[in-house]
Amino acid sequence: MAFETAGMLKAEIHCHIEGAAPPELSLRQAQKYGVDIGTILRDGQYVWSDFAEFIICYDAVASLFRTQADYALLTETYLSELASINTIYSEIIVSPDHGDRIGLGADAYIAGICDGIFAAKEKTGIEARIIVTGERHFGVDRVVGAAEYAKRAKNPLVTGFNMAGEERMGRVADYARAFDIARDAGLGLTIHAGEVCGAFSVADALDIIQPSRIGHGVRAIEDEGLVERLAETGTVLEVCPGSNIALDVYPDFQAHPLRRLKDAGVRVTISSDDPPFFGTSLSREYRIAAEEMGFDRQEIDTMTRTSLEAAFVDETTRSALLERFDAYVQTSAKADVKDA
Ligand SMILES: Nc1ncnc2[nH]cnc12
Ligand SMILES: [Zn+2]
Repeated sequence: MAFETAGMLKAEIHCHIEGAAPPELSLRQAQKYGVDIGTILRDGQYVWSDFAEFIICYDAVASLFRTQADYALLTETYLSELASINTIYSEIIVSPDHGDRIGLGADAYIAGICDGIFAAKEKTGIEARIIVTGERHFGVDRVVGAAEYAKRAKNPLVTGFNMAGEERMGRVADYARAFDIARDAGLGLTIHAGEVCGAFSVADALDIIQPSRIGHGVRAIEDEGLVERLAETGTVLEVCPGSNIALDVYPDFQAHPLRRLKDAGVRVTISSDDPPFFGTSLSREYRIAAEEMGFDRQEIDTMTRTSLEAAFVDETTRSALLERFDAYVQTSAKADVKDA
C-alpha cells in the first residue's frame, strides 16, 4: 500500500448512536445504575452471536443511557473520537423509542444528543446531523410514531429519517406511511435494506420509498438489474464493510461486493454502523478499504465526497464541507507529486 489512510479527511453517514458506545463507557453506565451486564459485555467485548442477538444486545446497551446528560456524554465522546481521526462530518442515527423505553422521553433524548453535537463542534469543529430512525422490530405503529416525532420536532439538527432494526420483520410496504410523513416534513430519506435480507428488500425500498440513500444495500449485488437501477437512479449506498463481515453477511473482505458495486457505477460510501459491537472504527473502515479491498487514494476520496454530496444538510453547510474537502484533496495531490 502506497498511502496512509490515517491522515485522510473522512465523513460518515451511517452510525447508530448507542451502537457507538465504547464498552468502557457502557460498563461505567451499568455501575452508575446498578445494572448487571455480565450477559452482554464480557472481557471488554459486547456479547452476541448472530443478528437477532446483536439487536437484543444493542437494545440492552441503549437502556444504560438514561438521562439527557448520559446522551450528551455518549454523543460528545463519539464525535470527538471521529474528529481526532480527521472526520469533518457525521450523521448519527437515533431512535426516540430508546428515549421513551427508559422513561427519559424523546425530547430529552434528542436534547442530550444535540448537547453532545454542540459540545463536540465547539471543541473540534466537527459538523453533525441527526437521523431519526424507526426500529422495525418495535412494530409499524412505533415506526410511524418515530416519523411523526421527527416531523413535530422541527429541530434543525434532525434532517433525516431512517428505518433500522430487524429487516426480516414485515415488508417495506407495511412501513410506507412512516416514510410519507417524513417526506412531507422535508426530511432526507434512507432505509436499512439488503443487509440481512436479499435484493428483494432493496427493490422494495426503491419501489415504495424511493429514498436518496439506502443503509447497506449491499445484497443488491445478487440482482444484476437492480445494481443497474441503483446506478441509474444515483441512489447512494451507506456501506459498512466491517459490520457486514462481523454479522456474517459475507465471509471476508475479499467476498464483499463494495468493489463490484463501485465498478458498476453505484454511488457508494463507507461508514462504521455500530463500531465497538463489530470490533471496528471509522479509521479501520478506511484502512480496510485501502489494504483489504484495494481502493486507491482517489477512489476513497470519491467515496468520502459522495458522503458529503448525499449528506442530509442544508446547501450552505454542504458547500462549506465540499470546499474544505476539495481543498484537502488538492493539497494531498500536490504532496503526492512532490513525493513521487
Ligand atoms: N446493522 C444494523 N442493522 C439494522 N439495525 C441496526 N441497528 C443498529 N445497527 C443495525
Ligand atoms: Zn445501521
